[in-house]
Amino acid sequence: MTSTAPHLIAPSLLAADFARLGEEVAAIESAGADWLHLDVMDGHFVPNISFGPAVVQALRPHSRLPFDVHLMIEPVDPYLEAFAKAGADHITIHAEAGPHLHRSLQAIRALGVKAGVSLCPATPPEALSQVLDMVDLILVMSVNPGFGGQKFLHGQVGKIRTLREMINKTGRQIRLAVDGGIDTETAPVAVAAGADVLIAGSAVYGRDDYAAAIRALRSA
Ligand SMILES: O=C(CO)[C@H](O)[C@H](O)COP(=O)(O)O
Ligand SMILES: [Fe+2]
Repeated sequence: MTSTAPHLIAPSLLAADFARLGEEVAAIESAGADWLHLDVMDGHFVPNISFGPAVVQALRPHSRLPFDVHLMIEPVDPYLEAFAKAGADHITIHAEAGPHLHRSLQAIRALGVKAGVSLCPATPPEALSQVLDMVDLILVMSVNPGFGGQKFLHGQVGKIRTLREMINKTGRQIRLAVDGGIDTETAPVAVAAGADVLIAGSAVYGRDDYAAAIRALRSA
């Protein structure tokens, strides 16, 4: 079962040149990206540290693209307002990042931004069965979160398929994103399983020609 929505390409800033972030954000919009994916890592929920709301806020004037903020942090609740105020359009939190997923999703919606939830590779799709009415976006991690440039875990494809079926049963417009190891070989696998947002760091920002890299992913 595939999605009827057009597929979106969301380059991940994690693979950009951190010394030139403003230019990198503007360049990806000109290159035809649909969303900008921003990976926030805390050195606690994941074994890496990236950037926080001040960087998101500083980048906001450089692009009109929707800012898709992927929070790999624990706890999340104390920081939701800061990311919303910084200019996040979507805030995605991890189902594994605390016992009160429902409350955190309520808090994101109350801030007026789209609510996303992400699953690490070891978490089953059923973890979301009680919150499907509260989410605008589901993000399947096809690598263990924390680093760019890892290999796509093919064992996650069945989960993408199951989540597509769960989403279609709701009749709601919920985007299904796949994040980690997406390139021209794995993008068609993810889309065939039902994904409609492809998040890619190395396969876009790691290339010299961003527009060509985005086109290649779209047509793959
Ligand atoms: O959330 C992430 C890692 O935790 C990144 O979005 C993801 O890894 C993108 O990088 P790449 O396309 O190079 O795998
Ligand atoms: Fe991400």
